Amino acid sequence: MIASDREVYLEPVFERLEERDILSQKCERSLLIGIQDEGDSAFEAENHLNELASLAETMGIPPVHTVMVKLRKTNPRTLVGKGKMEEIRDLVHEVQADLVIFDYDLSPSQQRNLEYDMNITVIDREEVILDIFADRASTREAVLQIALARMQYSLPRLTRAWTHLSRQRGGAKGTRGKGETQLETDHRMVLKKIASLKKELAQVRKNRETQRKRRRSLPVPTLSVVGYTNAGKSSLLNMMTGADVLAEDKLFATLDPTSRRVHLPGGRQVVITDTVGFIRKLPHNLVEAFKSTLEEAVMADAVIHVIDISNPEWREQRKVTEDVLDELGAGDKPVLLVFNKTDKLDDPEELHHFLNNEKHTVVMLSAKTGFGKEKLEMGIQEVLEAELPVKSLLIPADKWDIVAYIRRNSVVMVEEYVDEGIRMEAILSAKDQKMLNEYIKV
Ligand SMILES: Nc1nc2c(ncn2[C@@H]2O[C@H](COP(=O)(O)OP(=O)(O)OP(=O)(O)O)[C@@H](O)[C@H]2O)c(=O)[nH]1
Ligand SMILES: [Mg+2]
Repeated sequence: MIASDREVYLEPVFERLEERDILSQKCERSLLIGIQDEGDSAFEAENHLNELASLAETMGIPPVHTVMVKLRKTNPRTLVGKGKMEEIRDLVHEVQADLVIFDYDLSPSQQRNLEYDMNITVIDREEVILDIFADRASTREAVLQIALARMQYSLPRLTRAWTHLSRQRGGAKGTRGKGETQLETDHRMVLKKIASLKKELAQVRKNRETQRKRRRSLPVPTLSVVGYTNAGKSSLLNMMTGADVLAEDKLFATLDPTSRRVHLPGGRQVVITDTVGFIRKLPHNLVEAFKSTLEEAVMADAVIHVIDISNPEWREQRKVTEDVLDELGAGDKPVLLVFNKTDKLDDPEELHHFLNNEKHTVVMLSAKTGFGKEKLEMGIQEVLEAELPVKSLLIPADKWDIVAYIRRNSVVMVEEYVDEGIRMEAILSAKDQKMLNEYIKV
């Protein structure tokens, strides 16, 4: 089913826009162009370039060389100045690169001009991320979402594919007419596909919504694990459950939310959902596309925000995550902050002085070694306790309907017969707390 979904939804894009499918071009050696914008420090620019290198690795086209360009003035035609462009062109030959990747959102015409001037395929960060997502999508919804994002990305770039083609076929002149009609046909085809993908997505989402409602009706608190890509979200879930969620030193290892039931030592049960990682400047098309997947994070009772504290950019990464959560309307959920990968720090003690100003509960963790696991479980209890407290109820013996209602709609921790009736300890939703107020003892 999945394999055929991939064929149906992703392959046609590749087939028609063969030139745009980097993976099928069998590129093997990328040359990375870092861009230091006016506002960026050299340190930041360097870290961003490192991130692009991880993205290129993840895509399977490792960098053979990197160049940092200080951008004082953008050249509208090719982004970088002519001299710089020529320098890069020479470098391509020198290091025998077969792909150039810019750490910048290139406009379709800049991309086209750069390719033309340097005679090599040029892509930008957004296309790298789209390719990684396309390669990893496994559920029908993810496949559809990415197909849609790719189509939207490709639409203004169709000309590029065909200029390319005509050049390969021995110059633009002879094939121009053909290219143009083909371009129009393609344009129409892509627009039609976009419309039909949107329709199918709406249907898939409706089904998922129904499933989620069913899940929501289970009276178990839910938490979602969010954070920057590669922070260790899946590792955290694996550590807590012994489950086998794919955790890899690759970006966007997880694309589809996976939920697991977890038993906490205090007797509580929770459902924890692993989600897709965030990244700075996540392509807008993809944010849109993944909104519904990310809504898992919004629907949860609380959020576990995992931060890779060993990454020099962790503060920026944390902010990116918080901003996306805000955008999704989940900014005011109760949060448990997890500072992960503490095993990679020389001196974990030095972190403690940050914690004083922290408004959220913070847990130090190493999902790798298991350090901090108990603290994490306690932290989850604490957050839930504040959000969904265990209430003690006393129900008169003749109110069986109330007892039955509580059993059905909440997690019952204790149920015992006492002289006055039935004593229960249960986790109640805010609505039920109000409704059952007269029976609540504490
Ligand atoms: N040293 C160390 N490595 C860790 C720790 N937690 C996770 N990792 C490694 O970091 C990498 C990423 O871990 P994942 O759990 O896949 O990260 P993720 O946040 O789920 O990433 P995406 O799904 O790609 O967004 C893997 O290579 C893990 O083995 C940790 O506490 N210490
Ligand atoms: Mg993951």
